[in-house]
Amino acid sequence: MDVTDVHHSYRQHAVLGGVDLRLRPGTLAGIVGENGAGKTTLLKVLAGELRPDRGTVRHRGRFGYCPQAVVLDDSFTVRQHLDFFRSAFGLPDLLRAREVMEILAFTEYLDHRAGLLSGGSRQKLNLTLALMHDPDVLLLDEPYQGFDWETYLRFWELATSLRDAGRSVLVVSHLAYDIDRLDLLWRLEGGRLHRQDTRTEATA
Ligand SMILES: Nc1ncnc2c1ncn2[C@@H]1O[C@H](COP(=O)(O)OP(=O)(O)OP(=O)(O)O)[C@@H](O)[C@H]1O
Repeated sequence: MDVTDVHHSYRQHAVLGGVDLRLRPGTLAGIVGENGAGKTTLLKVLAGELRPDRGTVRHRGRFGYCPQAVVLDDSFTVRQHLDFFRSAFGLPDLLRAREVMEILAFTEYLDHRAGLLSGGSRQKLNLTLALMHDPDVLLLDEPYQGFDWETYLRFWELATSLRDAGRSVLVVSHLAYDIDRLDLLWRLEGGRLHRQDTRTEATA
């Protein structure tokens, strides 16, 4: 993924003021920043949900996006969500979805309605839907919100295995504890990305 000189404002409010970013295959990267720094705005631009005022975003291969606001229908079960997305992605089966659900310890919820899931379980479904087509470039907005410690660790194992399989993974969060797991880390501040050392503690 190549991002060059991206700008975005909401009317007079400038949020992104020249973001440059390059994600190579086989990279696990993070972006941290304070509340309101513009992280979600940046991901929406990268995902094509928002058009930048200026600049370009290019990527190759399959694309996955796990937004911060969960896009689920409360009246559908987990299984119905999987079937719906399988059809939308044109997948022959749910093999990868099942693998991700196993890793996240979520398989027992297949016949539960989304509206009755806990916050953490909704996030597991959200993540499964973003991963089930095995994307080459994966953007994750606050992916571990609501996860218990065990699931949080499993999430990092999953992210690391995707990186090792040659995928590009970008994790965006206002908190970054395990930054030594990342190959690259930026802080979004003043509308721009600033490279950070991944060997020191960096919390936003
Ligand atoms: N649709 C919108 N219209 C106007 N202003 C917006 C809109 N969305 C976000 N903003 C503003 O843009 C700024 C950046 O918001 P954004 O949600 O991108 O930040 P963030 O870094 O993701 O924050 P958080 O960590 O709280 O999720 C904030 O000042 C916010 O109020």
